[in-house]
This record gives sequence, C-alpha cells and structure tokens, in this order.
Amino acid sequence: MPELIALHPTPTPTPRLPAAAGARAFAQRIARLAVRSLYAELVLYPKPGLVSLVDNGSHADMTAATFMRSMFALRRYFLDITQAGVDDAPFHALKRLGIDAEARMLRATAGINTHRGAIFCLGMLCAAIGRCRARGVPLTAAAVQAMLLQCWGHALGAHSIDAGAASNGAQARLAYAASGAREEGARGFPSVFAVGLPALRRTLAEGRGMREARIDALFALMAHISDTNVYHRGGIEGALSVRRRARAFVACGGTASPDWEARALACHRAFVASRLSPGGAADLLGAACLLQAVTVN
Ligand SMILES: CC(C)(COP(=O)(O)OP(=O)(O)OC[C@H]1O[C@@H](n2cnc3c(N)ncnc32)[C@H](O[C@H]2O[C@H](COP(=O)(O)OP(=O)(O)OP(=O)(O)O)[C@@H](O)[C@H]2O)[C@@H]1O)[C@@H](O)C(=O)NCCC(=O)NCCS
Ligand SMILES: Nc1ncnc2[nH]cnc12
Repeated sequence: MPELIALHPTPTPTPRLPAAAGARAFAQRIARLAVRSLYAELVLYPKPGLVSLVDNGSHADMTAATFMRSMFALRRYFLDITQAGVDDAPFHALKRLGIDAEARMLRATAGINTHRGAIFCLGMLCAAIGRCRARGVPLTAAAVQAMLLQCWGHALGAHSIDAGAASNGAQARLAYAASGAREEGARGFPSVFAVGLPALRRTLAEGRGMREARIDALFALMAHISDTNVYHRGGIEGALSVRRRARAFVACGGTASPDWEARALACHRAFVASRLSPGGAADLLGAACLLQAVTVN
C-alpha cells in the first residue's frame, strides 16, 4: 500500500480534485484518506497507553501489526460507506456496512477490537462527506457535520439508546453513566468538530508541525471526552486520572512548551503502569485527521 509509506502524510485536500473526477474516484480518494488517517494515528508517538510503532502501550494483545491488518481489512468499507453517502443510503444500510466491517476487522485481527470506534465514527463521516459531494455542498467541517445530522441524526439518536450487545462500552455506560461512542454519534461527533479538529488547526496555525498538531489534538480529546475504554480498564479513578493528566498537559501549553515531549512520555509511562488506554480518543483523533485532510476550513 504505497500511500501508507510516509510517516506523517499531508494529503491533498479534496477540493483540488479535477472537476471531472467522478463520484467513484471521489469515494476511492476519501477511503484512502480515511485509512491514511488511521495510519497517522497509529504511527504518532508518544501516545499515552496506546499502541504505536515504538511499543504496545498498555496492551498485551495488540501490536502495530494488528492495527495494520485491521486497516487493510477496512479499505473496502470506507469506499462503500462513502459511496452509500453519495447514494443517500438510509441509516440501516450504513449500519449493515458497519456490522460487516466489524466482522472483517475481527477476522483480520483474530478477534481483537482494534477499530470499532473508528469504524463507527470515520464511517459516518465518510458517508456525510459523500452526501456533501452528491449535493454539491463545499466540503467545510461545518457542512459535513450539518449533513451528518440532517441525514442520519434522528437514526443516530435512536442508535444511542439502543442497548446493543453487552459490549464494554455498554457496561461502562451502565456502571459509570459514561456517555461514549453512541452519544458522540447522536450529537454529530462534537468532540471531533469542536475539540480535536480545532486543536489540530490551532497548532498548525501557530507554525508547529503535523506531529505536534496531532499530539495536541489527542491530549485535548483525552481531556474532554468520556472514553468508555478508559472506564472499562480503570473505572472512575482511571477516567479522572486520564482527564487530570491530559488537562495538565494542555494547561502547560501542549506542544508549545519546550519540554512537551518529556511530559507526553511521562504520561505514556504512567498510563502503561496503570494499564490505561484512551482508545476512544485515539479513534476520534483519526476522525479529526480525516476532516483536516478533506475539509477546506
Ligand atoms: C456504536 C458502536 C461504536 C458500539 O458502541 P458500544 O459503546 O456499544 O460498544 P463498544 O464495543 O464498547 O465500542 C465502543 C468503541 O468506541 C470507542 N470509544 C470509546 N469511547 C468513545 C467515545 N467517547 N467517543 C468515541 N468513541 C469511543 C472505543 O474504541 C476504542 O477502544 C477499543 C478497545 O476497546 P475494547 O474492546 O473495550 O478493548 P480492550 O480495552 O482491549 O478491552 P478487553 O479486551 O481487555 O476487554 C480500541 O481499539 C478503539 O477502537 C470502543 O471500543 C458501534 O460499534 C456500533 O454501533 N456498531 C454496530 C454497527 C453500526 O451500527 N454502525 C453504525 C454505522 S457505521
Ligand atoms: N493506537 C491505538 N492503541 C490502542 N487502542 C487504539 N484504538 C485506536 N487506536 C489505538
């Protein structure tokens, strides 16, 4: 997969596509950008408790290779769900694609959940981006979010109160009143649009690089979201500790601080010692990277 070679790819924004590019070529391009965004998240380091090319963070059962296999298995899904958005598919059709993608991910990883949150979040964003394209709406972040809520907001609301399987997320919601991925979706992924993406753009606007921008976005997300993966592994104490440490990193200026790398590394070591893993924030970072690559503002 040659487009996955660059460590910190900065894909061309879609508005620069030739006007004659058809919907299929558009969907293929969005699918490539979705996989690249997941790759950008994977290779980012240091990410507290998370798997990267450097180490496996707090995880005993997954490595970077597990994530790579998962990404390869999801290429077709991102193409299909973008196309489904172009075709104005109803939510039940998107849900079918999501369920099939989860099954492919689990086959590719021998049963390990690498990207369930990403399948949901980036998948819905791909559909909304496809819908914008079909309606000739310029690809701004605000337009993508508005399209998502306009087309599938009602169904996403119903999905958020659907009990679903006895997942780790469902248990965290019951035990700690944690909100998690379903509520994020029902509200149009506000953490991606109002926290992750603005943090990415702010750091870039301040003249720092893509790596720094992604680190700042990840910490901003960790400081803000209700990550059911963190609740599942660390309970209320773990969730408070993740939020406290992330807020401290942000309050010190994030990557504007000269010693940010040492701070991020100390946080990584502390999370590994407590087995904490902010997997939900990692997925939302992937989503913010996709929007950064696709949207004009
Ligand atoms: C709506 C679904 C995402 C299902 O959600 P639910 O909460 O019911 O179920 P979970 O299986 O827990 O999946 C939620 C995943 O979402 C990520 N996440 C957590 N918090 C948030 C948040 N605040 N915002 C967004 N995303 C969030 C998180 O993904 C990461 O965690 C993974 C590891 O989790 P886990 O399996 O618990 O693994 P371990 O810690 O290793 O636990 P053990 O193995 O030790 O027990 C990590 O890889 C990240 O991906 C949660 O996993 C959605 O799945 C759904 O509805 N599916 C059906 C298909 C569908 O309808 N799709 C809609 C159209 S696309
Ligand atoms: N890099 C990562 N490590 C652990 N869990 C994750 N979920 C999504 N990305 C992840």
